[in-house]
Amino acid sequence: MDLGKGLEIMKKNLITFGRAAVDLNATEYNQTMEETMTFSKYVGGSPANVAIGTAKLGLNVGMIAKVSDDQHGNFVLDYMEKSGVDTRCITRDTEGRKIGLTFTEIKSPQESSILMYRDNVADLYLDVTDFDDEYIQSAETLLVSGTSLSQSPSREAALHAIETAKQNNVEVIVELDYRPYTWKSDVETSIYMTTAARRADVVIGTRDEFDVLENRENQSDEESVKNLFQYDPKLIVVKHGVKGSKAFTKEGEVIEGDVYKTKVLKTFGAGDSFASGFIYALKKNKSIQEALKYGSAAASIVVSRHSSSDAMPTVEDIEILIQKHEG
Ligand SMILES: Nc1ncnc2c1ncn2[C@@H]1O[C@H](COP(=O)(O)OP(=O)(O)O)[C@@H](O)[C@H]1O
Ligand SMILES: O=C(O)C[C@@H](O)[C@H](O)C(=O)COP(=O)(O)O
Repeated sequence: MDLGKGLEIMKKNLITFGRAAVDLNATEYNQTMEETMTFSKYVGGSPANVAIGTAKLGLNVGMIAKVSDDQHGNFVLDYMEKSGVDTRCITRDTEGRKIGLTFTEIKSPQESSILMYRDNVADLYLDVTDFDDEYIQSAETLLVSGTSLSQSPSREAALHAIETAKQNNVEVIVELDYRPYTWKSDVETSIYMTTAARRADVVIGTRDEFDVLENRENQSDEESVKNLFQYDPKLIVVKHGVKGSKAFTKEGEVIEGDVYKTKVLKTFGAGDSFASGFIYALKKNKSIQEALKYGSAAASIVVSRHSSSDAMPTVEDIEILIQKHEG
């Protein structure tokens, strides 16, 4: 990709890599998808949500993605630009492929689910030629979403982005972000998730996602991290939903993250907001314990609101919540 002569590449705190898409969130609660007639539109896609979340917290953020060349692509680009995300490496699909759509149903505060429409989506056609290695070299941290590994050519582009980052001392975060749609088999998923996670400096995922990575059920956190710590990761975060989270360091530290209870509207969006708060705090040189608090507070705020992107909190929102609990 030609970034343009004379176009200054600013140092980014974070570049996220993967899908930018559209969420259609039910505006009728305690109903099934079949019964739901109205939805609100938001930008979605886990790495897009993290880009928006961290930009809202004040980090200098860019994204590498591919969107449809239509009104939905315009909507996503426009919203991300307004959120302060650098979109110069978000390209348009020239073959008429569409953006991913995620419909969500909100059945109860404990039970929400998502229904993804992702056949032949533009984001999985992100290609190595769509971005410049220099863009990655200019960042402190690259966050790659596991879903971008699910199909070629996005798979090769993601692996190339990781290797480019590694060769240039750019920190790599792999967010496992497992979405069964588009993966063909458990073995395939495990192979590519493992390949990426072994090269990462930081791995973030839910307990279930680590089981998917290992293609084994009922692994303990300790077993999962022991396997990955034989490779590049220095920090691994295992998320346990309402039970909180655990961070493990290569040196053997285990730090537990609590949950800030709230009036939950829906459960999705927790992971992306958690990642945003956690990454922001690490970038501000806070301790891992503090970073878990920032992640947890951000997630608590987002699960009490309607979207996963527009609902992302400010630093002030997060710090007020933490202080309220500590006070
Ligand atoms: N119902 C909830 N109330 C408050 N915080 C929550 C809730 N669910 C999750 N969280 C916070 O968000 C983090 C990530 O949530 P989790 O559900 O594990 O991730 P994901 O959304 O990726 O599946 C948890 O570790 C916790 O701190
Ligand atoms: O990632 C997607 O494509 C869908 C998201 O935008 C959606 O809001 C969601 O599922 C959030 O995921 P979570 O933060 O892992 O709960």
